[in-house]
Amino acid sequence: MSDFKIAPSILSANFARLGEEVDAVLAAGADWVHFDVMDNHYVPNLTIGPMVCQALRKHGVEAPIDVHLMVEPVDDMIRMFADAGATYITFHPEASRHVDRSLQLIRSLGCKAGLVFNPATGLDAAKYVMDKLDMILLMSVNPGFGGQKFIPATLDKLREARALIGASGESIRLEIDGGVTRDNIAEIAAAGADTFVAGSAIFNAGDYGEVIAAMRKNLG
Ligand SMILES: O=C(CO)[C@H](O)[C@H](O)COP(=O)(O)O
Repeated sequence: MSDFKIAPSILSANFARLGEEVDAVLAAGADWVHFDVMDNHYVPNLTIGPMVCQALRKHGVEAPIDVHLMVEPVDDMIRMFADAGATYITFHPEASRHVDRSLQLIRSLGCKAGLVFNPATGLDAAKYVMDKLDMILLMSVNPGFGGQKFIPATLDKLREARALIGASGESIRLEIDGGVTRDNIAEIAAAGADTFVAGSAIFNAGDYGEVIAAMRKNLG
């Protein structure tokens, strides 16, 4: 049985009303909150940090918070986000000098660990740490901005990642991030994804519930 998760990226939310936006999207049927952390160093944009994650927890958000670190280096941010209430913490392998150690750090702090792969980056860094992964996140756009178009070559990469997960025997979620819409979500799921980040497709719509319901319907 499929266990699909929809994780709206708050990068596209109205930051002036972030607590209300997160409440609204969860009430509209979202499963997780996807939290994009950008440092203007690893990526050419600057967003939000652990204080905002902690503020969402204090606001009463109980849903999983899926923290995607687009920062370099990663270990200090891992500690801060674990303290701030993150559920998943994912990072890009090229942003950590010791990937295995950073993954262990995440789990030792009680969070679930994941690696993120940019569109042009191969999956090699995952191969020998499959037992330390709870999630593999494939970027289907170049990281840094919302509202970009899905890169079609990611479909083959999803199939490759799904085969890698299957061969490992581990229970690892396969998440996709970038350009996900109600129109392409079924094709993305057919290629192997089970967790879907969508920012602009949800937050730019007037009715969050209608978009999320359409995504679920198209997932079948
Ligand atoms: O990580 C990201 C960008 O680095 C965003 O999560 C992603 O691009 C989602 O936005 P959209 O659904 O609008 O493409």
